[in-house]
Amino acid sequence: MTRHDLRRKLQQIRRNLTAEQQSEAACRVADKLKQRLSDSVPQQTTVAVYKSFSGELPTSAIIEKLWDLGFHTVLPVLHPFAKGHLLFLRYGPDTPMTTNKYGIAEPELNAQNVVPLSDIQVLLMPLVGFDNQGNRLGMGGGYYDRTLAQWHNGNRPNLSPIGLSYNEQQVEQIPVESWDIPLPEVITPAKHWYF
Ligand SMILES: Nc1nc2c(c(=O)[nH]1)N(C=O)[C@@H](CNc1ccc(C(=O)N[C@@H](CCC(=O)O)C(=O)O)cc1)CN2
Ligand SMILES: Nc1ncnc2c1ncn2[C@@H]1O[C@H](COP(=O)(O)OP(=O)(O)OP(=O)(O)O)[C@@H](O)[C@H]1O
Repeated sequence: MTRHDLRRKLQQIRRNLTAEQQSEAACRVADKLKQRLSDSVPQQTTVAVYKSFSGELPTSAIIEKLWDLGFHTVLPVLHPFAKGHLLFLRYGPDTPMTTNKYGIAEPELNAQNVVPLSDIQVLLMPLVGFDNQGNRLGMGGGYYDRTLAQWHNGNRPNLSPIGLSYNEQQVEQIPVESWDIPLPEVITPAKHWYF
């Protein structure tokens, strides 16, 4: 199956989950994530989250939990000039928000709120599918691939990328492309995968 067909198929599966299945899954993932972060000092740890859309594992409860625990959070914002790249902006309960071209909520662009990747310790990533080697299939924009490239270069050794996913998004094999960088970790409701 091509990446395109697999993306379509997995998006369909994701969209067919009931609201109850979605929130139950998010709750289990939040618990596993909390355990994973339990050794971190919250005041010193910035976690990049995402605003879920199109059937993605819901993140609102996860974000609330991170705030309760005292973590700082940032959200991805489509770069205004560098096509295909992301910026990360500080995100709190009072952050003024806007909607990007895909209909995803993001903080209003304000240079003062940009947080460099070097100041982010945990990068939570949405995904459409993943396989037994940690290969990731995303929405097809290459945004997170470009972010991961900076980590893979060895430039960001202190960054931990972690994919968040439903169990149903795991497949035998994702057809990989030359630019794909496998994830070191994926958290699903059933299991915390280390690759
Ligand atoms: N919640 C969330 N935020 C995110 C991402 C994400 O995957 N999830 N992104 C991660 O990159 C970036 C946005 N990337 C996106 C890339 C493509 C499409 C999109 O709508 N694509 C077309 C065609 C895709 C297809 O072949 O299915 C579409 O769905 O119509 C949306 C977002 C940044 N923010
Ligand atoms: N590190 C990179 N440098 C330059 N181009 C890249 C890089 N990574 C990916 N791309 C380009 O981005 C496009 C989309 O890639 P791909 O289909 O793998 O996206 P994805 O991983 O599914 O999406 P996303 O990461 O946004 O969730 C490809 O056409 C590819 O050429």
